[in-house]
Amino acid sequence: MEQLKHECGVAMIRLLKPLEYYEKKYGTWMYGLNKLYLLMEKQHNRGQEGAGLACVKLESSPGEEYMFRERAMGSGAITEIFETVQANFKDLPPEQLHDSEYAKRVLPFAGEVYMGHLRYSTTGKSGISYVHPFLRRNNWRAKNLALCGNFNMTNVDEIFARITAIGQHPRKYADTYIMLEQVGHRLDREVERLFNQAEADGLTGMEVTHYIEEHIELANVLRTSSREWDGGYVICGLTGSGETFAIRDPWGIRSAFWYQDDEIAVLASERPVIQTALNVPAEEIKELLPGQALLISKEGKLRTSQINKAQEKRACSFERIYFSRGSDVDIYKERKLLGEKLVPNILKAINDDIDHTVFSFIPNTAEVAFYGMLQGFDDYLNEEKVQQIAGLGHSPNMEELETILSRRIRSEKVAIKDIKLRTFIAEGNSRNDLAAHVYDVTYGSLVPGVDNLVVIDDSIVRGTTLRQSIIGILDRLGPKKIVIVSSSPQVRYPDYYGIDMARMSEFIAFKAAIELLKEREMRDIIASAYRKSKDQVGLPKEQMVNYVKEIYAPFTDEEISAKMVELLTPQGTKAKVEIVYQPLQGLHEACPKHMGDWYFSGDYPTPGGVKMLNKAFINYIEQMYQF
Ligand SMILES: O=P(O)(O)OC[C@H]1O[C@H](OP(=O)(O)OP(=O)(O)O)[C@H](O)[C@@H]1O
Ligand SMILES: NC(=O)CC[C@H](N)C(=O)O
Repeated sequence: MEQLKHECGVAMIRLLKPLEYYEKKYGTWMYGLNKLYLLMEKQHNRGQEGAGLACVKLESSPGEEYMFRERAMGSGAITEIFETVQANFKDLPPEQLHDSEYAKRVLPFAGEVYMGHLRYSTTGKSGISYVHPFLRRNNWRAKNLALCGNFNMTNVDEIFARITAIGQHPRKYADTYIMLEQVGHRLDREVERLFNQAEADGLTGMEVTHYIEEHIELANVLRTSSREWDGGYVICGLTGSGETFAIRDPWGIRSAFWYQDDEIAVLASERPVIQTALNVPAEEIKELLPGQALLISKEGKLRTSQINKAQEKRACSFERIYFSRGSDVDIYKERKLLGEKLVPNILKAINDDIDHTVFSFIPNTAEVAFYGMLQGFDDYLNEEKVQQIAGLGHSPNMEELETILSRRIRSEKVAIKDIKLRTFIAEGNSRNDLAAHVYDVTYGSLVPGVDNLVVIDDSIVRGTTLRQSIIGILDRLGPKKIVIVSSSPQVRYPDYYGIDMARMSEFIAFKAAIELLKEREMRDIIASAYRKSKDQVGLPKEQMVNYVKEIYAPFTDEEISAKMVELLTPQGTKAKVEIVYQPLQGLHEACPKHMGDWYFSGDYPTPGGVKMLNKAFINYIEQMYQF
């Protein structure tokens, strides 16, 4: 089975004062390194497959190393890379350890510019050599490049073809590597442009180097490199001469935030991470805007530059539903609202029987939506109490009041997650196993045969969590009915901007729609969608249409949900099961600034997305579907 993975996290730091300043003020010149650790650890949710960091030391002398990198694999990678870096310092006597002059001259990773990355591979390959940052070395300091990114391009093949067409010969076919070579090539050209200028001006020797490093214009490099990128991205880089950049896609699909004061400039994928690591309020943190780059020069001058024209903003809503930490002030509110909006549909599913219903959630991400859902039910129940009192027709006596006011929303911790890791990332079979054993239940949390059980989750993608584990273990508690609530709408289409899923057959919603078409003798719809998809292969991607929508068109959301229940309920389950989904409208109302919803709606923000979907659907039909 194709593995389903997602996201990455980035963190950048530029110290704006000499190391000595931090030693004096904070008692350590390792201030930047320590902050990087915090920024990375707090974004652990974004990448548990590998982690890496790079550091540039400004003003080194020829013959001395100035660009450092460390990488490691696995969920313990952050600790491992920082331990390896610290191993360089652990045997130093205290006076040397606190000598910022010495550190700057001699010690590795004692620099002013830092970049960190947390990885889940998407289209990139697996293995240590594919953990970011990637490094491109050169004997000219300004041509050295360390690159990392939270990204997925839909047209890596085109970029590869383009760079080979101009005569380059990349050693590896992996997305980040191809990006490295492409940006690296443009950086080479920028340096060469300045070299020619310097020579024309009569400069010689190190004067040429200084001229290049003082005049390098990374906006040129990014403009010429990113022109053809079709995808969701925040790509970050450092050059050997200490230039720093981060560039965001024109649709604002992937996220990045930055902050600057007179000591430090910082960029990270998530806002609250900067808030906590630097103790600054949300209002002081800026969003990197769509199509924009943050550029920090060798001298530490920071500016933003509009590299590509901003397109209609389609920021990824999954970022709000699941990926990001729920501690962001806006994300917290949005997740709560997602939960609250589901109240009317849940009431229908439990026949308005609040008194015999226990409410809970599937840990961990869904917890915030659960609080919103509870709040919604509290409001609902209060309204009912008011109506009940009013309906008495007289002032209630104590007994009546007590009876009415004693009614409560019954929330319990029913499902427990035994390990902290996100199962979403684990590959194919190991994920099935993980999902089967990672959850447990609290026995005695409801009255068997009498109570309904409502559990909210943030998303149902393949349905593995429900099928392999949740429905079966919840059924052991003996509920009359299990209502699974999804705070996000039905996931119907693959994502090509960070959650990489190449095969349609992964989605439980897609499987359900195909089953329904078969059952109802509507196979001609599948054949026709296939034919139309096949016919448009070879058209420019801008002209392609999403014909997979035709697979879902004949059915209501409820019909697809009902079929999913059939597919996901293990044999022998005693309780009646129902799935309640967030309507697309509800998502838009809860997250109005994050209208990127292609995985639910099929409306891809870039032409490359439709092209990839077309290919995935054709592959599904040709490799899996039996007419
Ligand atoms: O339908 P599926 O394909 O099984 O995927 C959806 C599940 O995966 C995620 O859980 P995960 O364990 O990754 O993370 P969490 O603890 O943050 O909720 C998500 O919260 C859902 O529970
Ligand atoms: N999740 C990501 O952003 C991954 C980045 C890149 N596509 C890789 O696979 O390495």
